[in-house]
Amino acid sequence: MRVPVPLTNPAEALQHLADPLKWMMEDDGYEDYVPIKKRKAAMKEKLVSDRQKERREEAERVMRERLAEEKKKRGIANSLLAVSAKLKAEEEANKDSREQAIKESIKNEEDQLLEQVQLQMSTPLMSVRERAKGIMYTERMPAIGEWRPIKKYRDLPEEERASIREKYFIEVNGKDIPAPIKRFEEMRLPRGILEGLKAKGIMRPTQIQMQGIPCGLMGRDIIGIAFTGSGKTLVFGLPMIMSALEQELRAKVQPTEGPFGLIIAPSRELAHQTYEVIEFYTDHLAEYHREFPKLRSVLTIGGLSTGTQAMAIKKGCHMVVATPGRLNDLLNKKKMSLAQCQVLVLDEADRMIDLGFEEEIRNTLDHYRGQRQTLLFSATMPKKIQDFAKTALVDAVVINVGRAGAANLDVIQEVEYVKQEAKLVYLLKCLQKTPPPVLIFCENKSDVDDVHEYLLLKAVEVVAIHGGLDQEERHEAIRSFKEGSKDVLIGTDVASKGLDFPAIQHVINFDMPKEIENYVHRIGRTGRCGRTGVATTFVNKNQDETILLDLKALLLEAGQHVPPFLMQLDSAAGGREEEEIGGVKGCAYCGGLGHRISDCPKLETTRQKTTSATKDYLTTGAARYTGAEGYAGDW
Ligand SMILES: Nc1ncnc2c1ncn2[C@@H]1O[C@H](COP(=O)(O)OP(=O)(O)OP(=O)(O)O)[C@@H](O)[C@H]1O
Repeated sequence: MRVPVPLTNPAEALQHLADPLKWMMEDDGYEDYVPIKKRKAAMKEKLVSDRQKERREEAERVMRERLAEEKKKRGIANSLLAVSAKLKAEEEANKDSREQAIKESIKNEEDQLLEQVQLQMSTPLMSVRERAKGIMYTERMPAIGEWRPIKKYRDLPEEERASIREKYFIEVNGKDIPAPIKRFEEMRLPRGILEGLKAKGIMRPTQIQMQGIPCGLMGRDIIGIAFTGSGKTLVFGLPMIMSALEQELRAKVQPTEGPFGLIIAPSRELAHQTYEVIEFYTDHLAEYHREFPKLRSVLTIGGLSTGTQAMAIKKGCHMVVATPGRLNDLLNKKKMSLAQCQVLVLDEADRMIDLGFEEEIRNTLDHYRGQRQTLLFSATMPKKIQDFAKTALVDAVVINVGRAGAANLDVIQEVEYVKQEAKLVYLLKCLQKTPPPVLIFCENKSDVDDVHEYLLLKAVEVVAIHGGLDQEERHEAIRSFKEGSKDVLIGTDVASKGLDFPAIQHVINFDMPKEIENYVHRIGRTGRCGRTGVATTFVNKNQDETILLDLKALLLEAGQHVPPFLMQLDSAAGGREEEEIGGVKGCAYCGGLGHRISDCPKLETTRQKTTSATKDYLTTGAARYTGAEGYAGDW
């Protein structure tokens, strides 16, 4: 748009002012000239708009400045935020790395401790011959009598097998594991066995039996970890009976032949109890199958005549149930041979190691002449047992129906603070809690005798059992308690391992055992096979804090009430025992959840025993030690 040029001629200017429009209209090259009014308006508008623009620009400038200021502040803030976030991230990263470093150092320390224990304890639990010749079996044993699951289970897809295991909380580890079988009738067992189960009121297999019995019948090596009272005896007992039956049907057992199956238990009472279970089912087999001869089992335990036991073996037998001491006595004197033995059961294997029977077990393994099926049951899985399983079992199936060392969840656990001098009186009150039968545990023989005497004075129907009594007295005490003529049995831990008193209502720990595993075994005498039971434990300041921390952790794990005096105990490992470090929660040695291996009372005790045993050997040449009350020699 051309801008009008200012007029220089007055006349023109007058004319122009007279008719600005005309002027604008004249084609004088000012086609885009704007008349004054409009111009004024435009100028005014422009002025206004300029002013507005200035103001706007001023405002914008101010805004920009403010924004810049803000941004700067924010920027600073951001940078502060950024910096603090960065610092925090760095702090976190440092903390994580510090935490990682601490965990790493704890793990290294614990691994060293475990290695020391391994070195100090002795060589791995393998037979001398196997160790010497480096014999390692790699092939699995064949199935017993070519047993195999019925088609329904053979064809069961893996995911269905897994869902059954998930439903019954059965954890397995291993290859080619047969499907768990939910009914005894589907396990292809002879009618006599099924009748025996019915006679015992056993209608459905427990979890460990659902998975363990098919594995056992398949000839597989098994590591079984299960709650106390979950029916482990049948898991190894039935496959062993079937193996002995197959042997008998293949070639009638002649004098001096056998055994074909060997069961080793840590105590005489447990061995006796297992022997009675085996006899019960072999009797039923013979009764319902006239075509089957009576399978013969022999009980070889201390306290009974060695000659009688040797005679029974000499007649030819199918199975032997033994304690380690007497077994080795017979083997070393060549009154028994394992040349034909194809099945080995180690019941409560961890207890046998604890009780110093390692040498006897290793010596027993030496007498095997070929590959065998090994079934190992343990309430806890210390490293030595894990190492043994790795070296002496072939392609084992691990069946776990409960954390190794965990308490049976069917037991209501009550812990009460009772002063030492008030225990006897309070015990009498405690006995009123439930009807009989009641089992009372004491840590040592003298307490058993004292409590026994006190309760007799109070006219309680009570019997006692401990290592200081002879075999006949112990057997009579167990018998009278089992048949119900006595309401209370008082015992040391010998009565805690595996002994099965089906109807126990109440277990009373007159004192807290020194090791949490013993506590688990003791309370496991009640609440067996699905029944519920009560366990009351007296504690006071005499107990080592570590064991009380283990007890607290066990109660928390089992969802039990934790009394205030236990709850307030601070963990020795600063809460580290609750963390999983190097795949281990709690103690890598004893399985206690309230401490780590560096504070393990059991490890300390074991070290002292090993040291003293070494000293004994150096002085007397007899490398033996007496473990907890009464476990010296053969049980
Ligand atoms: N499937 C079952 N159903 C019901 N009761 C059973 C079953 N299996 C075993 N029992 C009974 O449960 C009790 C405990 O069995 P057993 O002694 O074999 O358990 P356990 O796991 O060996 O116990 P512990 O850990 O104390 O040695 C016995 O009286 C036994 O007869």
